Amino acid sequence: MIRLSNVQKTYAARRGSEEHTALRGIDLDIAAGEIVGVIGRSGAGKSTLIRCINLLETPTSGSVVVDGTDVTKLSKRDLPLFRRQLGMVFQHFNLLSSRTVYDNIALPLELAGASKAEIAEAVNPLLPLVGLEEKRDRYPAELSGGQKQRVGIARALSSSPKVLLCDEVTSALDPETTRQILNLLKDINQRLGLTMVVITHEMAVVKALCDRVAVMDGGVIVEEGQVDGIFANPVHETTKSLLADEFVEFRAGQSSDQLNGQEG
Ligand SMILES: Nc1ncnc2c1ncn2[C@@H]1O[C@H](COP(=O)(O)OP(=O)(O)OP(=O)(O)O)[C@@H](O)[C@H]1O
Repeated sequence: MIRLSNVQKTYAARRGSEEHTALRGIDLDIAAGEIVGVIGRSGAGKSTLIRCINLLETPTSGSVVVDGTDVTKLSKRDLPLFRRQLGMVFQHFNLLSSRTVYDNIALPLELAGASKAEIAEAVNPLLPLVGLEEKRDRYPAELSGGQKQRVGIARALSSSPKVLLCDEVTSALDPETTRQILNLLKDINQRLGLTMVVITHEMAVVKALCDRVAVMDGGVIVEEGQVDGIFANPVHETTKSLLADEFVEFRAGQSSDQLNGQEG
């Protein structure tokens, strides 16, 4: 479904900053229906990678093929239609505060010129899918973080994309809400057969959601494979250290559980 071949991205020098190469020859194949995690520390190039898939950034060289089309060769005129095949979910939800849940979900369709009837046909089934039927006419300020992210997911699904790009979608959520949102994404993947690219800095997210993972460091993929295999036998130092973070968090969670147990 998605094939990145030798993708390089160099940001041009600006006043006060030198040119910076954020991606250094990325090769990555993502099959239809697969959930692939891209994990790395801050500055590894994860966001740049996702922005080269939806062409918010143009790769300096290399090719990005989505569903058989080399998207780096698309004309400006064809870009909006291409982008509609890719749903994007963000860390900070990016909802419009003056619009209800329904109208936020409808926004991409409205912008694409869909009629009211077409919008209703697309948005109404999404409300139960993300568990927001009761909140249809509420505004973002009246929602919890998890509910806001459900709106973000439904909005990304409204134009029936083939691919969902998720950028740190649980980083602003507490652990229980994170679990619920990851379960929702897994459920959507299974029901709709959507291909998903999941950017994260947390191995726990990869473990809960992804089939395969690519570990990035310094603009390259340093290790890649099935999630179970990578967890059982990490080879690269970056992978080992990201897994070690998870272990520390797990231990911290355990000791706070123990503390809670003592208090109870
Ligand atoms: N528009 C830009 N102009 C210049 N350099 C940039 C630009 N965007 C990103 N970079 C640089 O490219 C590198 C990769 O950035 P990117 O945002 O892709 O990393 P990331 O892994 O997503 O990090 P984070 O988790 O902090 O978002 C960083 O060194 C960053 O400073």
